[in-house]
Amino acid sequence: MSFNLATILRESAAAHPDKPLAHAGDRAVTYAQVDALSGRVATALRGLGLRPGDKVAVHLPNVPQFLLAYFGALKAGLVVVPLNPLLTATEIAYHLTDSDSRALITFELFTASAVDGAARAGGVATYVVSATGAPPPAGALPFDDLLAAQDTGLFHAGSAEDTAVLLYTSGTTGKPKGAELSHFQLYMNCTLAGSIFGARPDDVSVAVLPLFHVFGLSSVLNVAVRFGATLVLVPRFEPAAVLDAVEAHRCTLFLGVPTMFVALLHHPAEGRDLTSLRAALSGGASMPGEVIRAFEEKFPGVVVLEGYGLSETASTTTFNTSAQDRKVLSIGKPIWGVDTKVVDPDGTELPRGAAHVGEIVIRGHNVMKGYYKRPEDTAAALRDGWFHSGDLGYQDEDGYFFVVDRLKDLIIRGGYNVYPREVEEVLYEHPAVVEAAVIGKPDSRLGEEVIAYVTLEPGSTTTEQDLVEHCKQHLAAYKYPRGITFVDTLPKGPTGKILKRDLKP
Ligand SMILES: Nc1ncnc2c1ncn2[C@@H]1O[C@H](COP(=O)(O)OP(=O)(O)OP(=O)(O)O)[C@@H](O)[C@H]1O
Repeated sequence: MSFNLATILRESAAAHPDKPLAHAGDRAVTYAQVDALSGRVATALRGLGLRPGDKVAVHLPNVPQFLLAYFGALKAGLVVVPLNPLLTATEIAYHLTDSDSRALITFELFTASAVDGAARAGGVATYVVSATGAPPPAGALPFDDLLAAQDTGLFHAGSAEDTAVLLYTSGTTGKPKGAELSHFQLYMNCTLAGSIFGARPDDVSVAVLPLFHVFGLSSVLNVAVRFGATLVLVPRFEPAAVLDAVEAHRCTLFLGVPTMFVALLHHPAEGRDLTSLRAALSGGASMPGEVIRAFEEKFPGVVVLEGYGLSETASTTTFNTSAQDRKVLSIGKPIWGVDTKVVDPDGTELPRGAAHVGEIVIRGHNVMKGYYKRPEDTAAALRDGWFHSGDLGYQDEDGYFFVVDRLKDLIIRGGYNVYPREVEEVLYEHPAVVEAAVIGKPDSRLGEEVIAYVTLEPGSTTTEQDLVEHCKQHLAAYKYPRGITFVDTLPKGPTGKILKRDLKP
């Protein structure tokens, strides 16, 4: 079957040409404009000598040019390599070289590291999106050069199985690897994810999750374009910026990671009209039950639904489909066409029930083709057709899946397994706790000891002993934290997920 993911843009642009696809500050771009301008980018990229299958790195924050670069490259049959804006020059050089990228589209604020990284990678045509109108430095060209080409209607429909996007894992374990996702996989995922939560053309979605990451790219951008909805681009997460966006554009959907929900929960919202919001979708990390309860209380009319997925699974894998069907603390059930099961280290499926914790493995149309140029890593991750997620979980008697923790975050204290998430849940239930992260600290006697890092409500007088006592009341003796450090903030990655590796003592 021949197909191109950019079909989602073409069809929505035909149906709603004059509708805003994206608001950015006080500017808006319509579907017709994004369609036409991305057509120019497609022509210009081909004009550089790039051919279908060649790679183009897109190193941009959530700005309209991201959409032009993304759909332009797709229309030309090129593979998009989204890059984290925070990468250093060395990391950019690594990603460009590893992915064989031949062009790089970057942003004025990151130009120094991007141009340096591209020079080290060698032979990478570099284009800079200007925020201030300043000309790009030597060795780079203005992004506007790509917009100077004609829109010739270029629309390369190769095989639906061709790679559309090469998504780099953040490299918590080993070097970052590029997960190859096809046009078909990304199309299926946005179609199914959007259908499940009832995405509509009149939806207005807050796009604050970074678009270079699978959650932002697939579940925010692709879903919105697939369903002809509107995005409000927010380049950097600040609770006030999100609430401003909701008020100004009557947003109906918010997608975020749990730390964003926590920040919104603790930000004053009195006097604001946020009644347009109908659903808030959480993913990327475990959502504490207490946060869901408090969020829905603070924002009446909003239902919080949690889903689960990875870069390697084109985003959505399981989902809680509605307020009626959801189970708080669960990641829901697999989406249509996706199988999920829990296995022991030998790969044997475990029975249902909370006592049977094992690794969550996934099979279906959403699972990546493999890691680019890494057959050994691909073989290790994809065994007998099942993708090994590295997440520990179980399936309950009703078929709902639960993530208990990441395999690599599991704490083994004196031979007993302690799942940090369980301890964090208890900490979140304490009224003074804003955020909590539990990790294992090397211990000569027990192997590992359980410790926690916590941020408290401003002005709170809660002591370490208070929190330890609270945990003791709700957790078995081997689980409660033996040390709690109060910090002002917890380290977070570009998506807002707490980075436990940066807390390791
Ligand atoms: N609803 C959820 N509950 C718990 N964990 C989740 C949920 N959704 C996603 N995750 C976690 O996020 C991971 C996938 O995220 P992503 O693909 O961004 O990689 P990452 O773990 O952040 O970085 P790395 O590249 O180092 O693996 C999952 O493996 C899981 O641990």
